[in-house]
Amino acid sequence: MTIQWYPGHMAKAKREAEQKLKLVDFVIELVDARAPISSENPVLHGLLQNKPKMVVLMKKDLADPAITKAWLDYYKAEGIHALAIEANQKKDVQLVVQMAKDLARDKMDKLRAKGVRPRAARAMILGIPNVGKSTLINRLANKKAAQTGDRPGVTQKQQWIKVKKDFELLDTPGILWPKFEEEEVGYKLAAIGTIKDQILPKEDVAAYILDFMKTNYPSFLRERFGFEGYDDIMGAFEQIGQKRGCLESGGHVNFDKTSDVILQDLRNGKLGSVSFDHPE
Ligand SMILES: Nc1nc2c(ncn2[C@@H]2O[C@H](COP(=O)(O)OP(=O)(O)OP(=O)(O)O)[C@@H](O)[C@H]2O)c(=O)[nH]1
Repeated sequence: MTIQWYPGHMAKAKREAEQKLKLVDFVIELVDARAPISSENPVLHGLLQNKPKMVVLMKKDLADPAITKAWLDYYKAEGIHALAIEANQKKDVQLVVQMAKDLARDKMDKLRAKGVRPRAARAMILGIPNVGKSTLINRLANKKAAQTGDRPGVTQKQQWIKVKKDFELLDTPGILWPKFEEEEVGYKLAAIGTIKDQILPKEDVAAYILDFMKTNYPSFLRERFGFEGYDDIMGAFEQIGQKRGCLESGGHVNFDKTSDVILQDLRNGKLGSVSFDHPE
C-alpha cells in the first residue's frame, strides 16, 4: 500500500491506532531489521503509555546478520522483548507466538492476582507501511486458527484471530507513518522501499545506496557490479549501466533505468545482506 502522509491522514491513523489500542493487552511493533530505528513510528511510544510491547524485526533475511545480532543485544540490554524473523520461516513465526505467549502470561498472572478469571490475552500488530504487517498476520492466522467472532470495537466490529488458546490477535494492523524529519532517515526508508519512490528522486536514492555500500560494504559492490571504490558517482552509474545493459540509443547509459537496477538489487537482497541502522 502506498500512502501519502498528509497531516490529516496522520491524525486519522493516530486516532484509529488509539482506538484499537484500547482493545488490546499488548502490542507487537514491527520494524524493518535493516533499519530498526529509522522504521519506527515517531509517536508510537507516546501512544502506548505503559502498555507492554514486543518488537519484531522483520525481513531479517535481507539484513546484515551481525548487525541484527547487535540490535537484539541492544534491545535485551534495554529490557525490551525483541526478536528478528523471516516471515516465511515457520520456526521464526513460532518464536513470535512463543514470545507473545510469555507477554500474555504476565497479563494472565496479573488478572489471577486480582481474582479475575483469566481470559485470552489480546494483541495487535502495529507498524509503518510495507514493514510486513499483513504477512505476519497471515502467518500467525494459519489455516487451523479459528476466528473467534465479533467483539464490539469502538467504531466498528473487530475480528480476532485465535492464535493460541490464551493469545488472540486483532485481524487488522495499526498503520502509522514513517519518520520524515531527517533527510538521511528518508533516504534509508526509500532505499528499503518503505516510502514511495516518488517522494525522493530515484537517482538520489540510488546514489545514496552506492555511497553507503562504498563506505560500509565495498566487497558487496565488487561482487555485484565489479568495482569497489569510485571517485565520482556518475562514473559508478556509468559502469553499472553499461554492465547491466541500461542503455539508450547511441549507447549512452540511461540513469533512470540504472537507478532501478540499483534499487531492485538492494531490495531483493542481490546486493547482499545490508543494514542501514547500527545500534550505537
Ligand atoms: N524478504 C522478506 N520479505 C518480507 C518479509 N516479510 C514481509 N515481506 C515482504 O514485504 C512486503 C510488504 O509486506 P506486507 O505484509 O504487505 O506489509 P504491510 O506492513 O502489511 O504493508 P502495508 O499494507 O503497506 O501497510 C511484501 O512483499 C512481503 O512479501 C520477510 O521476512 N522477508
